[in-house]
Amino acid sequence: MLYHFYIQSKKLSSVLRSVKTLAKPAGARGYSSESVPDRKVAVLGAAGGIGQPLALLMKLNPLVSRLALYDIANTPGVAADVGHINTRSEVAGYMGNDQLGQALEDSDVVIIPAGVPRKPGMTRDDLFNINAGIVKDLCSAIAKYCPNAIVNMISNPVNSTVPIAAEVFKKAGTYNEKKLFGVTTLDVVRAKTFYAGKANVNVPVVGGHAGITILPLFSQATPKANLADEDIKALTKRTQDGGTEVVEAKAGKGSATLSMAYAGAIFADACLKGLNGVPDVVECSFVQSTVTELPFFASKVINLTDNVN
Ligand SMILES: NC(=O)c1ccc[n+]([C@@H]2O[C@H](COP(=O)([O-])OP(=O)(O)OC[C@H]3O[C@@H](n4cnc5c(N)ncnc54)[C@H](O)[C@@H]3O)[C@@H](O)[C@H]2O)c1
Ligand SMILES: O=C(O)C[C@H](O)C(=O)O
Repeated sequence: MLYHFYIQSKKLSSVLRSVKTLAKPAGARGYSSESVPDRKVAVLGAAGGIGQPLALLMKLNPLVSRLALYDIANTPGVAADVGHINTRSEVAGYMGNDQLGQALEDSDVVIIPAGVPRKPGMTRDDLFNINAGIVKDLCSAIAKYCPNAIVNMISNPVNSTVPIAAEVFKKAGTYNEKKLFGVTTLDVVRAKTFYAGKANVNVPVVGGHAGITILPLFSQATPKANLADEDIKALTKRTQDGGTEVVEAKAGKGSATLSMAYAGAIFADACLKGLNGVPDVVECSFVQSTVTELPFFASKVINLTDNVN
């Protein structure tokens, strides 16, 4: 019996040895490490409601080679958990201000879902006082430790946190308007869902990320559906109120986290593709803009550099 077990474990260890030899060092399934450049992604606020599922989704992304998970608390557990998933990236958790620099160093993309979410009865602007300070501090650290990184701002109110980030970067002398993005992808995801409920549709959403500033362009949706004016009005209102719909349904337990993580992962993936030189990557985002008289405006962005609208 013991001998049988010994033989079995011998067989197992030789199988494991050959699997190890066959595996490419940093390769992910379907990708060879030679064809995919190394990219470090940092998530700031990684232990939160958005941060955790976003960390999971970024761990599944084969374009990521290093994943840094930063929060003021609880990141060791999240990093240990996500780190056991056998995909390409190496995961490291960082906790507290002392480790922020290490988390950010060499990052190509920094995603920021750090900050407080809404409760029923609040507007996104009610989050300004707390989240403005958090975003300011995190962006000062980005300017210091990874000034060339692409920044994906999720923290609300996005209409204000993006201009705040721009001012911090300007002050530090590191501002590049082509690398600062307010993540409005959830508005697009909602508009698509409410328009058709299926994956294969496109609905641009322009403007901003709060109430009536969210402007889904159902007239430009594809495939085209000749909607009546009342239908367009109803779809527009549902998209504009999408965040509030979730806040109310969660009844005091926060705002959209899972759909936001999905949207954040789509947007970060587009940024990584843009960095890797994939052509014609188009997403809507809240960016510095000359499309209107407003200094920042969400519109279609191509290859995350040039406005196409
Ligand atoms: N852009 C969008 O479409 C969109 C969608 C949903 C939520 N949001 C916003 O995202 C933010 C986060 O939402 P959530 O549900 O994940 O909240 P949450 O409270 O569940 O998580 C926030 C996390 O941020 C962390 N944090 C706080 N201060 C920090 C700091 N200085 N550095 C690093 N981490 C810090 C907290 O410890 C917490 O883990 C909110 O402001 C919310 O309004 C934006
Ligand atoms: O509505 C919120 O407060 C969160 C987010 O901006 C959303 O649109 O879901």
